[in-house]
Amino acid sequence: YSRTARSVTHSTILDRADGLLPEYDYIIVGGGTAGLTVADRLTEDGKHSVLVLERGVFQNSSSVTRVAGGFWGLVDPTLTFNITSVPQTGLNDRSIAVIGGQILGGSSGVNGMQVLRGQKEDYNRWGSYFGKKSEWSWEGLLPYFQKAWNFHPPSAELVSQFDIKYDTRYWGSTSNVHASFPSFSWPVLKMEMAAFGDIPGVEYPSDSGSGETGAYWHPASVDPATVLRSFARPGHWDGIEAARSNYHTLTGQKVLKVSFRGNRATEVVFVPGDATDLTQARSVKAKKEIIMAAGSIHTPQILQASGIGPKKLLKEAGVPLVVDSPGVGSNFQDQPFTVAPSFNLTTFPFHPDFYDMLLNQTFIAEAQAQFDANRTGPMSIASGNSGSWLSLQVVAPKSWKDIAKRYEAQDPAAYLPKGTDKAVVAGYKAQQKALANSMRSKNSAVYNFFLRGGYEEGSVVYLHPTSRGTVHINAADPFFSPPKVDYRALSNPTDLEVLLEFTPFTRKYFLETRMKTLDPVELSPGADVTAPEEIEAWLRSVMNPSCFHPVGTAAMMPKHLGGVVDEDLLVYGVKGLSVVDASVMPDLPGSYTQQTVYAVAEKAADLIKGRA
Ligand SMILES: Cc1cc2nc3c(=O)[nH]c(=O)nc-3n(C[C@H](O)[C@H](O)[C@H](O)COP(=O)(O)OP(=O)(O)OC[C@H]3O[C@@H](n4cnc5c(N)ncnc54)[C@H](O)[C@@H]3O)c2cc1C
Repeated sequence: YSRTARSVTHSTILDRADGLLPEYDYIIVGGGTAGLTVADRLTEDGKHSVLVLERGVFQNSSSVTRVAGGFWGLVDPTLTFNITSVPQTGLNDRSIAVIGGQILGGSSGVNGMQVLRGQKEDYNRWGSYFGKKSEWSWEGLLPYFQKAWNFHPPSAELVSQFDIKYDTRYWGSTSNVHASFPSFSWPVLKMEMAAFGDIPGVEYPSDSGSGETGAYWHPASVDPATVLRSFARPGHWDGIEAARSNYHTLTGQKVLKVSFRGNRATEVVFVPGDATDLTQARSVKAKKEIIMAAGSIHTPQILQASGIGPKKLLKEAGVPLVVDSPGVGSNFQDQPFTVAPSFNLTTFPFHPDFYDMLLNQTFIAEAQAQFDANRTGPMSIASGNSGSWLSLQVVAPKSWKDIAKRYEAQDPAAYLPKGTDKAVVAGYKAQQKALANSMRSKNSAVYNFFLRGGYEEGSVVYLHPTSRGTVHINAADPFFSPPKVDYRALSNPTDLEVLLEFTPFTRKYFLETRMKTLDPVELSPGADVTAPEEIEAWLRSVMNPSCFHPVGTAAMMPKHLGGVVDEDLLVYGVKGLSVVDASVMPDLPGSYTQQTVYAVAEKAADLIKGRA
């Protein structure tokens, strides 16, 4: 694993801020998934100097690199930030842990490694907010998906054992960020995958990256040469940054704000990560552009603290206004999780299974020995590689039309926070129309059941929530307090209408397909919970509004629709400032987010180079 080891000893991470140049062509705020991708691309021709400022530090412990199970990064608190959300009125006043990666590599270093892209319609919808000519579309992004990922097909053995379909035309083979399959998978998955096909309307697309709905196998962000996590740091930084004199990194530094000369962004102000006041504040200048890549929770915080945000909020916080940009921190979305019943398969002839890996010490020791010997076996599985991504038509065959109609007829302001700016309301109105169309489309997924391969299953994710939350600076302390994160979960009643369909549909999967031969018994909420009010009460008590996929807080939409950045990802109203991370997605893709973040970052790098 020389690539990683080499970088630990030879890098140009500056030890102290004293080593900084007085000025760089580009400063990237946040060395995460998007930030390191863009930094790599901007430094490759050697013509421009780039500084990455990252809040976290270089971490390469086994919690980061280990593949097995896919959750080691999430449970190691030294690798993440953990903010407590505003109590959620829709969820019995529960507060939610808002978690994201805080290391060099960002969330790509702690995520579940599931590699999925959305449906064609998702990316076409983004462009539709600008008009027919927009290059933000499925066709426009496909080359960047290909550039972003190096795809390694599953082994012939795995393909024949599980009937895996794949098509390399949707992928590339040059990136240093890898998408690969484990060498082994849990036997029950064959039946679980086939059972989706027993449901009317469920198809099996030719590849997980074909931009279609259905049931499919997908890769994980794992480097097949090492069977270690593949993420933005090994992919776009290890050994690369050290070899380029035009590429500097400063870790353990928290960016507080961007400063302006007139309306041009010129400087970034930062402090050591553990600072609690401004006494150690320093600044560094950017000649060409400052690129925000601090993620969907912190990019809006930094923009607002810099004077770019809703006028009223900034006034309250005593932040001098640079641009009244009401969309900064609004339009906040994530994908709710724990939204459908889970089942125990009481007749279970399949061995081994996912639970052996969690509970059976003999099995774990054997799997570890196999992995140590040749990097194969159960420990090459991350969070999972299969599941279904299904349309509302499939999930709610009787009510999808009415749900879409009622949603479309809503007053767009009705369920947004009181006093929401007109432009943001207009933007939501545009999304509402587009999302109502998605609800009617067979080619847009709303329901995702990801399989783990065990005798208990029920991991369901709601892909396109209609509720919108906010991320706002703490007016009493914009710089040093974490932002106030409010999911406003279930604030739009359409979400509840859609989610109420998830319970009967998930029951149908277990009780009316071939799965019924395994004598499934419902664990939660329980077979006796059938009345809509009971299911609703259960949802409010267990649902997590976050599956760690926050987007939308610096949306790429036209300015009159409350957008924060334009199609070139430049911040409206100022010069020399752009955003390239998950916060630019105007709405969620029908999938998890990492694959799309890398593709957006690859496109962003071309846009930035194009205007250099
Ligand atoms: C636990 C978890 C599991 C996930 N699982 C999956 C999955 O299985 N599949 C999938 O597709 N997606 C998954 N995701 C989502 C995916 O990883 C993210 O959408 C994506 O990585 C976000 O990229 P980003 O560049 O927007 O932000 P990040 O990668 O989070 O980068 C932001 C960076 O900015 C830094 N930063 C923040 N504030 C400051 C500041 N003030 N100054 C300097 N630096 C700062 C952060 O430390 C971080 O390194 C998961 C995410 C998490 C957290």
